[in-house]
Amino acid sequence: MANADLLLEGLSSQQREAVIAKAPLLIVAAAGSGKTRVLTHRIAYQIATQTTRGTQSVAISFTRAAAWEVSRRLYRLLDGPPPQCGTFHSLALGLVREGSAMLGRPVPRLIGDSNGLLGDLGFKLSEARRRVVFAEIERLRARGHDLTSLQENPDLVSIPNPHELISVCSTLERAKSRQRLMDLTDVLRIATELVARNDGVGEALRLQARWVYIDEFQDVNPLQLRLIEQWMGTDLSGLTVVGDPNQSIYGWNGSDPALMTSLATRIPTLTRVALSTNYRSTAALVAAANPVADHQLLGRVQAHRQGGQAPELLATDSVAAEAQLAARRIAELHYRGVPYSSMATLARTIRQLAPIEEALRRLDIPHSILGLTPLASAPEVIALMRTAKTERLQITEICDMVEEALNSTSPERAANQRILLEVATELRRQDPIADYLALEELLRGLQVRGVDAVSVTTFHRAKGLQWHHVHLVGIGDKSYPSRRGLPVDALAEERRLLYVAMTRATDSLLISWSKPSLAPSSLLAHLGRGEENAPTQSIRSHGAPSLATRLDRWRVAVAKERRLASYLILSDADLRKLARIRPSDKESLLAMVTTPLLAESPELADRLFAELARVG
Ligand SMILES: Nc1ncnc2c1ncn2[C@@H]1O[C@H](COP(=O)(O)OP(=O)(O)OP(=O)(O)O)[C@@H](O)[C@H]1O
Repeated sequence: MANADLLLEGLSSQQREAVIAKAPLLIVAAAGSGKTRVLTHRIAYQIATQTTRGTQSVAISFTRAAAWEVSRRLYRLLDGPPPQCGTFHSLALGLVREGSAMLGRPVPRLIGDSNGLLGDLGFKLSEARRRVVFAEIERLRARGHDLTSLQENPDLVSIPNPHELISVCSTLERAKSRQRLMDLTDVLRIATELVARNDGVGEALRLQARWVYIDEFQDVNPLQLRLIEQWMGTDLSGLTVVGDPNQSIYGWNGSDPALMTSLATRIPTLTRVALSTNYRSTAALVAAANPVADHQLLGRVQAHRQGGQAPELLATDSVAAEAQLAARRIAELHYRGVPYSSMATLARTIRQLAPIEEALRRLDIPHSILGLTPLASAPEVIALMRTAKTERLQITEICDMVEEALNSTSPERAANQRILLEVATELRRQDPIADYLALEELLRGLQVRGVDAVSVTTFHRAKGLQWHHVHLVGIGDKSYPSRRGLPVDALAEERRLLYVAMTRATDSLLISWSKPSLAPSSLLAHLGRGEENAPTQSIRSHGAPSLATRLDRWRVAVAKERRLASYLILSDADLRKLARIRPSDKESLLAMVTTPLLAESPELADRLFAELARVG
């Protein structure tokens, strides 16, 4: 058992107050204020002081990776098995399996979503309409509406032709029931019905959730909240929730930030504590992000760290030039000793990531796209995961399979398989009834461990993570938010998304855009227009190639020849210096450059000078 006083060490006074406060408790917390630290210390502190019991406590996170992190930290803090930790879906699936076993009922087969069924049901919908209808059905279900409530009140549907949607919904429900299938939303609904039962089954399940801790509460939807209320037996006195209203970014998934504001009305005895200090970012970055946030609930966020540089704003000529800028900036920082893994390039949409990836590949910069870890993309791991998927394996079977594979593999392939086994074994410990889907999700969400790679991902996927140097692309006046005339709610969500993205940086933040945008997004009007950072020649990508572009082509060609990263042939700093100063002889060139390989190789210096003379 952990020593309770030790669990309060290293916490700020605000954080300590949140750890020891009486439940039910709402912690309204700023970005970078140490939510995970507070939540895990609170759970451990309450168990250590015997205010709660671990066997009747449940911690809920939004992603498997976050749940994994909470469980890992609790294991350390408690020096023993932690309480149940999981996502809404993994915990609900556990309830469905347990409740069904107690009732002697078969568990319906789980499908990711019902979208795939639509095609077989004879609906002649265009692909675009089908997507819109399906997204709206899911939003309505997450808001707690079912087929009956839609039939009674078609006005709930917010897209044209509600009767078509109701008919699709009704056919889907019939198809799922006929084929004994459940999708992820059904899992939440069935779990809620089970825990609300007025019999021994309901009672046994409710015993598990006397104390419940929910992270990222701003993203909870009404369906999820209903499950928790019923699981706690409608006695919410043991509830702790932590969230940041400025980071609510899942409106499309039915989440409702108003649930956070209205919690005090639902629970009159609610205690409220604020964590308003950001420990992550420098003061300059906190000052830049503050005006993007809404301060109604939390007030202005304070910075714990002093000083720092304001975000750098850069205009570029094209999407390709912006991607080159991203790659060059990373190469330059790495050249100065910054590990790749402490840098990230973030964009609003997945589509915007492709040119970034291309530019990074050209400079041989190791990167991880969308959090797909090098582990998850290793062929030997892909092969094992494919078998797990085809055979729909449970976590115990996956562990056995990986162990078996390890016995008959080469040393090079063994390294990744060993990490896979480590991850799968930990998942089995945390969630013995997890399956291949859970492992797949976990592999996707894990921050790259022990591998030096730049993260390239979307704003949504960057939530909860941090890097020393962050570059946000596509933040121009004509590109962010992407559509004009968005409804007020959607615009507010885009603002919060930008806030999430900006607050991922600990030390430096670069924000760029490309034509037709000529200035940064209007959401950043407080940061100035960025003319002082007008693009250098090397990041202009149209018109006659500049000297910098030609030198870049030269170094890429030489790098290919020598199978080296191009910045090792000629660093960005040297490239810009040469393009600006254009040395007239080889001696001046050598006196000017600092790229080690160039300084040490007369042959390379000769070739570079010849190239300069040819194009200059
Ligand atoms: N009391 C503290 N003293 C020093 N550093 C702290 C303290 N609390 C948290 N930190 C550090 O601040 C950083 C942000 O913490 P954390 O990631 O838990 O924040 P968060 O509230 O979850 O942020 P977000 O919601 O923006 O993802 C981490 O590097 C963490 O180690």
